[in-house]
Amino acid sequence: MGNCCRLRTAIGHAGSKWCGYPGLRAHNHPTFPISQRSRRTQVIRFHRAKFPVEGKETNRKNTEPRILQKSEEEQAFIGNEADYPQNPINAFHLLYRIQRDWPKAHSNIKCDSCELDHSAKDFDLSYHAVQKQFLGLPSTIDVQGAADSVLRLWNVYKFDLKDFFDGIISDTKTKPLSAEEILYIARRAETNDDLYEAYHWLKELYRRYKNGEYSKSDVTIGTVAKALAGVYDKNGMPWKSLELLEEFKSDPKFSRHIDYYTTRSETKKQDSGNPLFKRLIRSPAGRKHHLTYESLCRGEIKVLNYGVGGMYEPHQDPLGYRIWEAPMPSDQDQCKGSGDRIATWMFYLSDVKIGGATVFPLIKARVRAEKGAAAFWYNFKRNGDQDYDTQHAGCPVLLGSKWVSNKWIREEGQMLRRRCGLNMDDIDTMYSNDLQVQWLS
Ligand SMILES: O=C(O)CCC(=O)C(=O)O
Ligand SMILES: [Fe+2]
Repeated sequence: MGNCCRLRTAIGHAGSKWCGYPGLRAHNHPTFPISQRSRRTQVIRFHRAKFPVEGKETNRKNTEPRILQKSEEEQAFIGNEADYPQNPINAFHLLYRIQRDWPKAHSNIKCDSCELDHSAKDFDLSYHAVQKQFLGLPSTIDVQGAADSVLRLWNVYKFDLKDFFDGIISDTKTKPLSAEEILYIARRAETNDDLYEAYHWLKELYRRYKNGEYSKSDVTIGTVAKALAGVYDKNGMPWKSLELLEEFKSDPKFSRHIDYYTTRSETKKQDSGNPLFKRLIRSPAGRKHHLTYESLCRGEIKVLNYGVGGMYEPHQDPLGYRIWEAPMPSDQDQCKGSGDRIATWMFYLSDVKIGGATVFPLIKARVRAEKGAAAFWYNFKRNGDQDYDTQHAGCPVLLGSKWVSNKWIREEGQMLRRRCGLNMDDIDTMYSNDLQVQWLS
């Protein structure tokens, strides 16, 4: 590592003062900002090997347009090849793209029965040359190294973050960082416990999303909001995390999926004398209150369709991994690390002629499947233990078709919303619309 990087480690944020920006230009920087192994790869003309964008249709029939498009865009910024990877943003683009997209593009052009056209051959040759000369393509470690370097440079030289995102360093301009790349780098900062950096990067990224930028990105605003909220939490600012969540949630663009829930009409309570009523009540009021319970993790929503005979065996919704445990590979990507399913929303999207109710055998209750209705319950007691009484099942559909949607609310970010109870076994009521609950004796 060059002097600046050592300085930064030793003196933290004062690094910019010692190394001096903008006097020191990016292309004069004494350190090539990626790991040794990747540094060697810069001499190979990775960036020149075009993906096969022209030629016989058969050669690229499976090639993802997104990959091709990226490559073409990038060509426009390459300019002088030798200088290209000396810009830290380019070095990052290059490694990120090669490590993630090349293997995918390569497997796409390979097809036993088809002939490779000129550009496909060029790409194939480069691919093999790189593999041979450097014993494989750059690895994730290289991409992480490039991300760390970008962060380090940004931190030491205090570039304007907006410019940096736009590919501007001093008086050089290159291809802007994509939302996906920014998120990757910010997450890297978080992993390295550089929460200051992670916070600034995510905050600016989120601001841009709200301005309508990156609308074509594969990364959703929800993913960015969640990442930012996570960093607030880690920085000891859970209230900021909740504030962000509120703001995000109140925007109608992002809460579409719960809209249909409010269409159901309300009727007055019945059966309040029933002791089991304490456990599962028909309360439209519950709706409003618990909608505010939306999780930071917006990914885990599921839609199910049951045909005749379709059913769901008795089960508990929790997955068995808690917020303090390492994420499980089986967890869905967007919700990874968000903890267990603290609560469940069940939305009924269709009427079922006969059958298809959701039953709760341990509390002896049944919720009828009726379009526009919903049920809500907590899967954990207030003391944090699983509430096994929430066991439930989807009855077989006898006549008709049943559509339901589940929205599971995860543990993350709920600490101020669901507090401990005063008694060891405190539980919460379950809610459903008035008409649908039936009591079983
Ligand atoms: O379809 C139902 O009624 C129950 C579905 C369910 O419990 C689930 O998807 O977890
Ligand atoms: Fe379930």
